Amino acid sequence: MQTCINSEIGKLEGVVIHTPGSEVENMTPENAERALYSDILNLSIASQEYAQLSGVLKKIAQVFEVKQLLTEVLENPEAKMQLLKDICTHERTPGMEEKLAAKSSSELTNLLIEGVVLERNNLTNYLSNEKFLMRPLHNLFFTRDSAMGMNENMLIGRMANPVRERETLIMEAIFNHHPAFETKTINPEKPLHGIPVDAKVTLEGGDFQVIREDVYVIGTGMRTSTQGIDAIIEHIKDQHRGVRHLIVQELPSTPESFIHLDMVFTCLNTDACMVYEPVVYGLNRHKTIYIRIDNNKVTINEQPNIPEALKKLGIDLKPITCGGKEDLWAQEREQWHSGANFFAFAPGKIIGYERNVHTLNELSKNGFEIVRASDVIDGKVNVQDYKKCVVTIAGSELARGGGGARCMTMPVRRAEVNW
Ligand SMILES: NC(=[NH2+])NCCC[C@H](N)C(=O)O
Repeated sequence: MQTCINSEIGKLEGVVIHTPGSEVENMTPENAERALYSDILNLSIASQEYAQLSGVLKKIAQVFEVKQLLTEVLENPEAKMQLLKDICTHERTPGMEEKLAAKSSSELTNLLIEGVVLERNNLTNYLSNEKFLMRPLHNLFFTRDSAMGMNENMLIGRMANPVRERETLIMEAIFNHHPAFETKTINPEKPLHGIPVDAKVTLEGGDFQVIREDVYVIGTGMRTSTQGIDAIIEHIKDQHRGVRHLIVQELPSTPESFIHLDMVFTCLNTDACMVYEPVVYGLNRHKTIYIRIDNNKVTINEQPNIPEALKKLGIDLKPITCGGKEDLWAQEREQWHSGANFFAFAPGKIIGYERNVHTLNELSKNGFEIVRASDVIDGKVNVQDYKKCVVTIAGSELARGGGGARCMTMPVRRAEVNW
């Protein structure tokens, strides 16, 4: 499959997901925060909820599981050794390379995802408070963040937190070596034309949206640094593809539910977007910046907000309010549980949490029919029969991990949109 992402809403053709496993339970309340969760999770409930998301996706597109992709990549001895070398260098676990190399592909996949337990074989390790030598990838099921489709390339993330670093190395190995994908990876961590990369470069997929082939909206804050966006500008200049537009939104650093742009702004249709109003329109709103890249020429100015900036580029999106218009508390409560985090699988067809009832009500007022995931999976309803719909999934446990439907999906191919 040639990867191709030229919008946030084009009909979904291919998507990469990860069904959560024991790695989501391998934490205690004390270290949940370090794992970037707002609470500890119960795997059996999270799995039932997740099955609703993956069940719906399997009805509509080709679904790739990270675990299977990685196991298959590890069958390639060169790719395996390179990946182990990269991981052990990044995680400073010399000596592990040989030990891990001796494992079978499927055993190794499990260790890389679920973690390698620290052996109590010397005094330091015996006295250590750590359970793991190589930590589990608690956040791997948020496949959105570690790599992102940018037109026909895959842009590799550069995570703000070391607990998520291994995810990007795995994604890079998959997109470079797995025969299922035809693509070119762009890694902002690697020097472009020999120019050393700023150590402050961070970039996560939750902050990155391709709105139209030539228009990107990017959040900057706790997860994506301005240096990360500057690195994207350099790569765009390098591609010499005519005029490209970037709209950058500064995000508040607290609470943690504002970590990514997609927690406050997502696209729903050719004429609608979901917004968490206090951040996108609020009075003490952070800055919205427009950057025009015309081959080598970069011009920058300030804009009132994302929808206004998009309008000037011919993309007119009506904002629909997360949590409904009336009650600020409902907005806050629903935003916290990923109420603005919708995943569009076609123009006007989206997936989100059923718990956020005020948000669903607002969508319904705007013509979106509410459809239950279980009915889609059982074949009682067909999403093709709707012009606009929101497919709802359960999300009591999943939301505690800190994300919603958009965070849990990494689209790799979408059909073009008829704007
Ligand atoms: N695209 C997103 N909003 N992803 C949410 C990721 C949540 C995850 N616990 C983290 O903090 O990294």
